[in-house]
Amino acid sequence: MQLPYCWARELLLSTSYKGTTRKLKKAMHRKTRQGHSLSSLDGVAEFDLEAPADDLSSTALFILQGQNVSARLTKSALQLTHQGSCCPWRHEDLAVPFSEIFMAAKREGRGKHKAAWCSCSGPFCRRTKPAHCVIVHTFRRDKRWPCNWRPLRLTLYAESAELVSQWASDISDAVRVSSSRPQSLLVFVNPFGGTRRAAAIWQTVLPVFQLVGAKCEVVETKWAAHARELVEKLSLEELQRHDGIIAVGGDGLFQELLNGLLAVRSNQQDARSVAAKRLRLGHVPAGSTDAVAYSINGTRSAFTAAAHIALGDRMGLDVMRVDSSQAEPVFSVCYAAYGYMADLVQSSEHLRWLGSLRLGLAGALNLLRGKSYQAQVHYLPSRSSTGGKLECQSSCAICAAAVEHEHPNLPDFSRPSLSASQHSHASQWQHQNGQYKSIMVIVSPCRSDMSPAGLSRYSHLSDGRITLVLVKRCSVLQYLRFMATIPYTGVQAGPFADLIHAKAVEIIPEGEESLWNIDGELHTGSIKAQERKRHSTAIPAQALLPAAVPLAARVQERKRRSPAIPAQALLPAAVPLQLPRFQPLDEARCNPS
Ligand SMILES: Nc1ncnc2c1ncn2[C@@H]1O[C@H](COP(=O)(O)OP(=O)(O)OP(=O)(O)O)[C@@H](O)[C@H]1O
Repeated sequence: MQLPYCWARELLLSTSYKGTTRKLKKAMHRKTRQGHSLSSLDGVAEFDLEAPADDLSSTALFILQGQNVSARLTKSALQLTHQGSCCPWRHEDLAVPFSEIFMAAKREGRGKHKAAWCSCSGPFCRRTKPAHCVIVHTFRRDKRWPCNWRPLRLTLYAESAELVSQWASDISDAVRVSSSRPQSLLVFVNPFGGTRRAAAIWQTVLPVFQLVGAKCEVVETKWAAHARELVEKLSLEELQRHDGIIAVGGDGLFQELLNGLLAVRSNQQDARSVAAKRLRLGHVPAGSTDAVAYSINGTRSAFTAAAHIALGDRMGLDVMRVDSSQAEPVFSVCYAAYGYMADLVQSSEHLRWLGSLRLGLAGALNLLRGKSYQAQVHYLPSRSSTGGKLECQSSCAICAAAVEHEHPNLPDFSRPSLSASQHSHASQWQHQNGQYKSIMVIVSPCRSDMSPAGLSRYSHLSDGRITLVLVKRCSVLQYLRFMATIPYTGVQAGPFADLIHAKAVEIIPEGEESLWNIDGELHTGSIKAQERKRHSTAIPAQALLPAAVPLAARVQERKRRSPAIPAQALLPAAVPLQLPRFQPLDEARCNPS
């Protein structure tokens, strides 16, 4: 039976640490076939051994935080088990999956200097710190909020330099084999997003990418829409060279990158469209709301987002295409809102001098105005009944099932959304006409600090459905109650609020019109939106538009399954996305020392 070379190495290392190297070497020689022998402690690449298949790992003893631990490499994780301790309390054993390790490196001590070391804070409990160690860079999950990750460095001390060197190498090999990680990233930093800390935030997460050996090309945006322009102008060679594009900023920057990339992808005549399909998108939050990163990662932590990207996590996001008669199509992953939510943003622009108070004041003024708008609403209901009251979480079964049932005949993003009368399923469209205080077309949960449960609590990142929220004309008090519950429960159906799962929507304003607020940006015009499932990693999209003229909203949503770079994240597309395949990292990158 042929076994991975690490089996033999581990066995040898383990025994060498325990001082029985010679005996074990003899045993190993007996077990190797004729003509094969162990050349050195760290040299042999392959053995044919007669050993049981489940006996793939062996152990070595290290000192971790002053405590003896037995380390063991299994097929998928580094297991650390505490041995006898002088401490009255028990230390927790650890199993660190290889997919969660950024890098393992050795650090060899020089000379005979060994620092004294107090192992458990007791006055009489002191031991000498060994000179050599293996440093394992990984992360730990917050106990109260497991979505939130924090960097963790495990330092495993040992007396033997050979042991340390071998374990660093074995862990690095296992990490390299167990996951595919981005090697080259194009990073856009918006220095004006949020509290203008994007550049500083990027510096704090840069070490994460350095640990996994990803090369980062960083561009600071100079003006609004700069990022989109640059993405649209990327050459074929640049698109092929990078594995993903990262937004370090807010939702606006992410949406710019999404729209730029989809513009390239949707141009089938352009040779670059194929190269653009393999690119993934990621979002490191550094804006005011960061709903994209929050919805994908469950937290606004920049480290968590960067770690997801660096570790090669991937997920699919729905993208909505919004077409209007007066503007270019807009792709969005969050929401499009008409009526109250757009009026609020519009009137708050005049109150910018009030700072963060402006939204609250503008919201109150618009509430008291109590305006509602006449509109025709057409929608194609989603036939999928999955979901119910299940929130989208990691390894979401709803999203996984939706990806499996992908419909191949749905339109892609390269074609404009169809109106209700032109649609191939025209007979299935439903129609409503009335006075609406607010209309929202929501693609993803849209979680944020203001609404941790999500604007649409039971929307999913990748289920291929749009949630249409129709809030009919109601009293100020009723609307206030509706709005007040959103931070805790998200939008909820009620006597004057309908929640409809749809695949395509068309909204045509009549009479006096409001604007459309698409992902925080105001638009005017008519919109139509359609949904399309795709198989790729997560990238959501949405679109919308404002009005002033009859509005017809058309949202085209697609699911794709693409690798999560981002941690989030990634990217959407106008056509089926293909998963990018990352090459294994160079050994030199894993072992910079
Ligand atoms: N150098 C720049 N100067 C001015 N505006 C810029 C610059 N770079 C980008 N922008 C624009 O700033 C807008 C807002 O940026 P961003 O979304 O990053 O932050 P935010 O609006 O504070 O966060 P959020 O969208 O999460 O609320 C973007 O739409 C982008 O077009």
